[in-house]
Amino acid sequence: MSLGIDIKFVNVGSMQLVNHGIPYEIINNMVGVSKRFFEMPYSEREIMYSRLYLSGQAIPCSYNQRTDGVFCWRDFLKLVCQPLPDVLPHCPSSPNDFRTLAVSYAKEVKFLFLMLVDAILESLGLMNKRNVTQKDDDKDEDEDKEEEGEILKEFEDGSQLMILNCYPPCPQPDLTLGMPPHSDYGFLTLLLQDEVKGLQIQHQKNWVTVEPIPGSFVVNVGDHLEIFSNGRYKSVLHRVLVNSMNYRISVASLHSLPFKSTIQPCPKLISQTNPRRYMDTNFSSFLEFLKSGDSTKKNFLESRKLTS
Ligand SMILES: O=C(O)CCC(=O)C(=O)O
Ligand SMILES: [Fe+2]
Repeated sequence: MSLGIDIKFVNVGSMQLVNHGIPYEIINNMVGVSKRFFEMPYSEREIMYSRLYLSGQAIPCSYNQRTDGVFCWRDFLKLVCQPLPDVLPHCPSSPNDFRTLAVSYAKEVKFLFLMLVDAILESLGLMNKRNVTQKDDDKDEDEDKEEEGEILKEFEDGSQLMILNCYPPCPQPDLTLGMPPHSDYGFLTLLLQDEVKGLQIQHQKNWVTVEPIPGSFVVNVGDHLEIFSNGRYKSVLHRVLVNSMNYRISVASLHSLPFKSTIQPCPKLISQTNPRRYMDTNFSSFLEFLKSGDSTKKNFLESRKLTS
């Protein structure tokens, strides 16, 4: 399928999108307002963090501070973006343009995500692209169409979590990390990074730096897509390095099915020759796993793998 988007492959599981159609201004504004948010004194931000917490919008951190060997050199803000009208009142109100800019960014990114889902479903043979003007009286095809519509609708109503990350300059960058190696909990992550390097992706056991391309999105396959595709897509292990000179800002938008959904290998991708490779999972099994304190690397995904 041609999306009219240019894709530069970083490795299997990760790519960079350019010419994606999201206006540069919206992207630039999102990076800018994130920077201004983290520049505010902690005492001011703390009030907004606790407001998010009290509204139930706070999502537990993926890394367990009690058991992590190395603390991350990172400040962050997590925002649940679905459904937007419900979560909007809890979104930070300062800087005073934060809500407007974050909301228009979140909507654009969601739309781009849905375009990518469409292409991914097609690549998996789950979207039957037909000539819609052709008279179609085949009952099976009608059922297929209905099923496809249902999958897409589920993604439209799906979860979106935005994580604003700020990595301050670190006097001894070799002693820490901005984020330890992990794969993302979700279907796809659309990541915006400013011009400062830091993101690395594991490829054939080597860490490869993802060179920032202004206005582009790094698209990372998450654990849910690996499960849904029964292993045809592989989630990508990535980490963040810090440096002694520059602040770095990134905005990760994590997308998946609704929080209450069960994630499972798509039944149409399972056969005798390609048996089911992952067990069902849902948000509460993920939270249980986080409590166990072993949440880095691809360990959550490993825990969902069927051995025989
Ligand atoms: O800051 C980055 O480049 C990556 C952030 C990330 O991996 C995440 O938020 O899950
Ligand atoms: Fe990540």
